[in-house]
Amino acid sequence: MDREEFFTEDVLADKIYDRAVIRKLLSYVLRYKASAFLSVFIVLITTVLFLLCPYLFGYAIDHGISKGDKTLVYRTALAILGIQTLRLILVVVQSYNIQAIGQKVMLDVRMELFRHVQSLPVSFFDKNPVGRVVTRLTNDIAAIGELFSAGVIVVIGDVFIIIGIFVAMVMLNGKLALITLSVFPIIVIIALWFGKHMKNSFREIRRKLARINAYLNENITGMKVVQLFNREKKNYKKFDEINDDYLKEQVRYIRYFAVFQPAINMVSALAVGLVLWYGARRYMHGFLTLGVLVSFLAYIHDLFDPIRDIVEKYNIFQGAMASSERVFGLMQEPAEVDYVIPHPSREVSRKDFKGDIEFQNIWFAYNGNDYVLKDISFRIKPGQSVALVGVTGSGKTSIASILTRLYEIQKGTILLDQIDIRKIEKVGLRYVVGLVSQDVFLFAGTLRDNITLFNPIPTATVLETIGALGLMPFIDRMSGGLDMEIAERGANLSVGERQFISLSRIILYDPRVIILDEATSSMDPLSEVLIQNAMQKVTQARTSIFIAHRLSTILHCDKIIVLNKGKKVEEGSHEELLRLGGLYSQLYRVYMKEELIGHG
Ligand SMILES: Nc1ncnc2c1ncn2[C@@H]1O[C@H](COP(=O)(O)OP(=O)(O)OP(=O)(O)O)[C@@H](O)[C@H]1O
Repeated sequence: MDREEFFTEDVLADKIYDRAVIRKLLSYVLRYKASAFLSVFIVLITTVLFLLCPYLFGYAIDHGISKGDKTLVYRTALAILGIQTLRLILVVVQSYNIQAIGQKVMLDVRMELFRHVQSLPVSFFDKNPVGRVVTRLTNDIAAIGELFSAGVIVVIGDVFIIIGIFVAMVMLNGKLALITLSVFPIIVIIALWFGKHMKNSFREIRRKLARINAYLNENITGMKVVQLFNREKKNYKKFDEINDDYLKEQVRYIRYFAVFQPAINMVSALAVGLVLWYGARRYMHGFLTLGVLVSFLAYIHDLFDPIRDIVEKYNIFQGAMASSERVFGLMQEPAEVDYVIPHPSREVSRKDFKGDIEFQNIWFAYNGNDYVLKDISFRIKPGQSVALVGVTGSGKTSIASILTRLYEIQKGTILLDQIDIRKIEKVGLRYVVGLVSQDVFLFAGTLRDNITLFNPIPTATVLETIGALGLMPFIDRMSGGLDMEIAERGANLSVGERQFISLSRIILYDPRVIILDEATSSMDPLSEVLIQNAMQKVTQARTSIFIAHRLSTILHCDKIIVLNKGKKVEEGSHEELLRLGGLYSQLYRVYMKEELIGHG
C-alpha cells in the first residue's frame, strides 16, 4: 500500500448510520447516565419552550391587541421574556453538559484503545504502520469528540423542532400547513444536491489534507537526506503543488457552502410569500385570525434554520461515524495470548529459575508457511554461554524473538527449565529472559530514565552496578552524566553510546537468561574491550546467548550453533567447528582475513 492509498483508506468511508457503531458509542455515553438523561431532558424542554413563543405572539394579537386587553399583552410579553430567559439558561447548561460528556467519552475511548494497543502482538505492528495506529488514537478519537462539540444533541433538537413546528402548524391551520409543506420538495432537492456535492468536496479536502500531512511527515523525518542531496527546491515545488490542490478544493467547498445558505433562504422566503398571500386572503375573508397568521409566519421563519443546520453538520457526523468504526475495529484486533496452552502448569519465578533452555524441532514462520526456522533443536544448560552464528537472514534474531515470545512458533516445543514456554505467563517469561536487541529504542528523558526505564531505582544503585562492571567511562563521557537529556530516539547519541545504554538497561533488569543481539557491533576497539569484560562478568552466573557477526566476540562461548537458511547446520565449540571444516570454519577464515586487512 503506498502512502496515498494508506491515507485515502482513512478518509473514504461512507456511512452515516451503523447500528453496531452507534450501540457501542452509546455504551460509552451511558457510563454517564445522569448527564446523558439530563441532556435529553433539556432538549425536550427547550424544544417545547422554543415552540411556545410563536404561538404566544398569535395569542397576544388575537386575545390581547385585537380586544384591547393590555394586561394580557403585558402578561404574554412577560411570559415570552421568562420563556426565553429559561431557554437561554438551559442552553448554557446543555452546552456545558454535552461537551463534558464528549470529553469524558473521548478520554475513556482513548485510554481503552491505548490499553488494547499495548496488548497487541508484535506481528500486528509489523503489518500496520505506526502512523495509522497513532491516527486512531488521535484524529479518529478527536472526530468522535466532534460529534459532541458540533452538537449531535443540537441536531436531535433540530429534528424535534421540525416535527414540533409541523404539529403546531397542523393544529393551527391545516390548509396553511399544506401550503408550507408544498415547498418541501424544493428543499429536499436542494439539500440532496448540495449535500452530495459538499460531501464529495469535504472528502476530497480530507484526502488532500492527509496528503499534506504525509508529505510533511516524510520530509521532516528525512530532512537529513533532503539537505544532503540538495532536494530542498524540488521538494518545495512539490509541496507548493500539493498545497495549491488543497486550497482549490477548499475554495470549491466554500463556494457550495456560500450558495447553499441563500438557496435555503430563498425557499424560506417563497414559503413566507405563499403563506402571506393565501393567509392574508383567508384573513380578509374572515376565515383566519391575524394572530394565527403571525404565529404561522413566525413558525416558518424558525423552520428553515434547523434544516440548514442538519445538512451542514451531515459531513461532520459522517466523518465521526467512520472514525468510530475504525476505532472500534482496532479495539477488536485480537490481543496477545498469554497461555497458548491452557492451564499453566507452573509459573516461573526469578528466584529459583535455573536457566535451562531446550529447543525441540522448532518450525517458525512470520507469514503463512514461509518458514524462517526449520526443525531447529538444541539444548543450553543453565549458566552456559552459547553463540548463534550465520550469515545475514539465517534466522538468528528470529530465535531470540521466539524465545521471548514476541512471536509464537508453529511447530515444536521450547522448554525453559523443562516448562513449555507457551504455558508460562509472558510477564514472568520476560522477567527471566532479557533481550538486548539490534535496534536500541530510546525514550525522551534523561540517561538515567533510559537506563532504569523510568523505574525508581536509586542513582547509587545504578552507578554501583555500572561501576562494578567497569563501564563508568561511558557515563563520564556523557555531558551531564546520568542527568544528560536524551533527544527523541537518541538522536544526540552515537550508535555505540546507544548500545551501552541498552546493555546497562538489561544489567539492571537482571534477567536469568540474557540474549545479546549484536551488542557490540558499533563500538570502537577500546569500548568493545570494556563491554566485553562487562559481559563476561554479567554472563558468568547466567545462561547467555550471543548473536554476533564479529566472531572475535564469541570465542569464549561454551558452544557455537551455526545456522544457514533457517536450519541448524553445525554445533560445537570453536575448536571443534574449526576442525570440522564446515560453514563456521569458512566464516571464521573470511572474518580473520578481514580483521587482518582491517587492522593493516
Ligand atoms: N518481522 C518480520 N516479518 C517477516 N519476515 C521477517 C521479519 N523479521 C525477519 N524476517 C525474515 O526472516 C528471515 C530471518 O531473519 P532474522 O532477522 O532472524 O535473520 P538474522 O540471522 O538475525 O539476520 P541478521 O544477521 O541480518 O540480523 C529473513 O529472511 C527476514 O527477511
